[in-house]
Amino acid sequence: MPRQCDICHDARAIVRRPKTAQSICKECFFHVFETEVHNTIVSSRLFQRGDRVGIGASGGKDSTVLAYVMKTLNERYNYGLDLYLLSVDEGIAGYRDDSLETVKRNKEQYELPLLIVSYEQLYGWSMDSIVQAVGRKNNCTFCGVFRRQALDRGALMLDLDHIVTGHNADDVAETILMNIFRGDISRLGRCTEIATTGDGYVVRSKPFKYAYEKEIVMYAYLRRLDYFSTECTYSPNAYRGYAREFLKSLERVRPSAILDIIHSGEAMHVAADVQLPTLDRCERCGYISSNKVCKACVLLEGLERGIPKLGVSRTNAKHIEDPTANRAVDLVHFETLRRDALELRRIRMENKQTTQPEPDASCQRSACSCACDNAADCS
Ligand SMILES: Nc1ncnc2c1ncn2[C@@H]1O[C@H](COP(=O)(O)OP(=O)(O)OP(=O)(O)O)[C@@H](O)[C@H]1O
Repeated sequence: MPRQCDICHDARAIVRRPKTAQSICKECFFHVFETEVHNTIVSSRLFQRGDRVGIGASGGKDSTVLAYVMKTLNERYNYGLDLYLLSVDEGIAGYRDDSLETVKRNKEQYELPLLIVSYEQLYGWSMDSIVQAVGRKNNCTFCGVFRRQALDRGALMLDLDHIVTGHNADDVAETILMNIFRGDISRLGRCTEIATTGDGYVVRSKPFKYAYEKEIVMYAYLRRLDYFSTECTYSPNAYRGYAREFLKSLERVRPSAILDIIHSGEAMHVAADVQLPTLDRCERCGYISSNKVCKACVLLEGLERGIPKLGVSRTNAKHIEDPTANRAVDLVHFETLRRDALELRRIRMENKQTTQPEPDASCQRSACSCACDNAADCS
C-alpha cells in the first residue's frame, strides 16, 4: 500500500526529505520548502519594505528556484519588494549563452525585469578570450573575481538595495570546510553570514542558506521549472571539488552533516586580538579591497601586459605597476556608478511623487494602494 504523507496524512507521499527524513506529498513539500525560506528571510530580517532586490540569475537550478520562490513569497506575504533579475554574461560560448536564453524565458514567465551585464562590456575580456590567454588551469580565479564585481556593478546600474543569490546549504557547508582546511579565518567569518555588505553599497544575501541542494533540485523538478542544467565547459574549481566530495561522503552517513557544519561554522569566533585585513577602496576602480589595488584590477593588468599569472597567487599581486597608471581598459569607477545610481533614485522619487494618486479620505481598508500607501488590492 502506498505510504501516506507524514504531514497531512491524506495524500500519497512522494518525497523523502533529506533534512528531516519525513516522507511527504508534493503539496506539503512545496509548503514546507517555501515556509522554511520565508522563516529564514523573516528571522534574519533580510529585507525592508520598498527594497529593490536583484536576483542573481544564472539560469541554473538554484537561481531559477530562487527567482520563483522570491516572487511567490513576495506576493504571498506582501513583502513589498521590487524584484529584478540580474545576470552576468561571462562570455562562455555553448554554456552561458544557452543558460541566458533560459533566464530570458524566466523573465517572461515570472514577469520580472532583466539586466544582463557582460565581462566583455565591463572588462574588455570574455571568459573565452581569458582562457585562450591563461589556459584552463586558473581560469576559475578570473571568473569568480570578475563575477562578484560584475554583480555589484550591475546592482548599481539598477540602483538595487540588495542582491540575493542561490547559494544553498551545501555551498555554504563546502565553503566553511574549504576555509577551515586553508586556515582562512577572515573568510571563514564572512562565509557563515547570511548577509554581507559586498561592495559597501549593496547588501548581498543567501535566502537558501539552510536549503539543501537535493531539495532545491526536487522543487525545480516537481514545479516543472524551466532551468538550464549543463555544467560549465571550463575546468571546475578543483579545491571546491575536494570539499564537495568530502561533504557528500559525510552526508551519506549522516544527512544532517550539512546543517551541522553550518551551525558549527556560525558558532566559531575569531579571537578579539587576531588582526584581520582591513577593507578599503581600490585606488583604480573604487571597488572594496583589502589591498591598494583590487584583485580584479590586478588580474586585468596581468591580462593586458601579457603576464596572466599576475594576481593569481597572492605574492604575484605585489608586482603590479603604478596603481594609478592608465590601462587599455579602464573600469568605470565605482563612485561614478554610485553617483549615477543616486541620481536615478532621485528621479524615480520625483516621478513617484508627481504620479501619486490623491489620498482617498473614504478608504477604510487596512491593505490599501491609494495614497495612504498601505499595500495592494484597495478597490
Ligand atoms: N552568471 C551569473 N549571473 C548572475 N548570477 C550568477 C551567475 N553565476 C552565479 N550566479 C549567482 O551565484 C549563485 C551561485 O552560483 P554557482 O556558480 O555556485 O552556481 P550554482 O550552484 O550552479 O547555481 P545555479 O544553479 O543558480 O547556477 C547562483 O545561484 C546565482 O544566484
